[in-house]
Amino acid sequence: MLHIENLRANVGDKEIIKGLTLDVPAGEVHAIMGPNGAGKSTLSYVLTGREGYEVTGGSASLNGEDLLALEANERAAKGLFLSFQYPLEIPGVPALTFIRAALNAQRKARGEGEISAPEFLKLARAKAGELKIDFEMLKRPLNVGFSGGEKKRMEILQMAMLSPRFLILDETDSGLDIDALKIVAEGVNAVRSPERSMLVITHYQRLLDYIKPDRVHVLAAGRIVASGGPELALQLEAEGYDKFARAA
Ligand SMILES: Nc1ncnc2c1ncn2[C@@H]1O[C@H](COP(=O)(O)OP(=O)(O)OP(=O)(O)O)[C@@H](O)[C@H]1O
Repeated sequence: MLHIENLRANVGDKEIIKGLTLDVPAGEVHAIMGPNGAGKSTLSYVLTGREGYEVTGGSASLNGEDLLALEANERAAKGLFLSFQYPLEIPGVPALTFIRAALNAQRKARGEGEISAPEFLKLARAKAGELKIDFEMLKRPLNVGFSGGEKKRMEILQMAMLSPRFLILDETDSGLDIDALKIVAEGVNAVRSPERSMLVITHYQRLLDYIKPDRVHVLAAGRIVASGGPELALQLEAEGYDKFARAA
């Protein structure tokens, strides 16, 4: 599904991704762990096409299609979704309006018709209920005045509504209390399927107790320096990144 080969990318003049290779087959959940500043968020921005992130070498494809040749909105329409580490506030735009616009833009790009208002509201109510989000909150401007945990839950609501094929969760667990963590993990697990893959960026093994990964990778100094099964996350928790950072 996702194939990244020897990827290199700069932010400004600084090279942050330094020859990164990673494969995430269809249906699998891979976790990425690594020290602060290693390039984890940068990787997610490069894959999703954020402005200011310049690819200088290598390749990245989703289902055989060159991701790097597409605009950010085209990548989203192909089913790529990023749950932000720091969700943006959008004053003046109610969350419901934002999600409906995003959903319709994706449907249009795929040649599908717009979702009707009643159908959209029914879907939004159902998904908000599953994620224990008060429906009234969706009438407020997106993320404005939301608590850290509410913002993260709102990201997962958007994910559930957009039904992407490849999900990147960038530290979705940060800021969540233990109950919210379980609810969010259930929301993520509910969309696991053989056709859908995920990259879960996290600092904490605890999240991986709830969202069980098929593989765990260590990203240090812009490259994947170690890969293993879920036991690697336990080892990192016990030993830290020193060994891996030195190897990088
Ligand atoms: N706009 C920018 N200008 C300059 N440097 C940047 C910019 N964005 C990111 N960086 C640098 O790139 C490096 C990688 O940052 P990134 O956010 O990808 O790390 P991370 O692995 O996600 O870290 P964390 O675990 O702390 O979230 C850092 O040294 C950071 O300061």
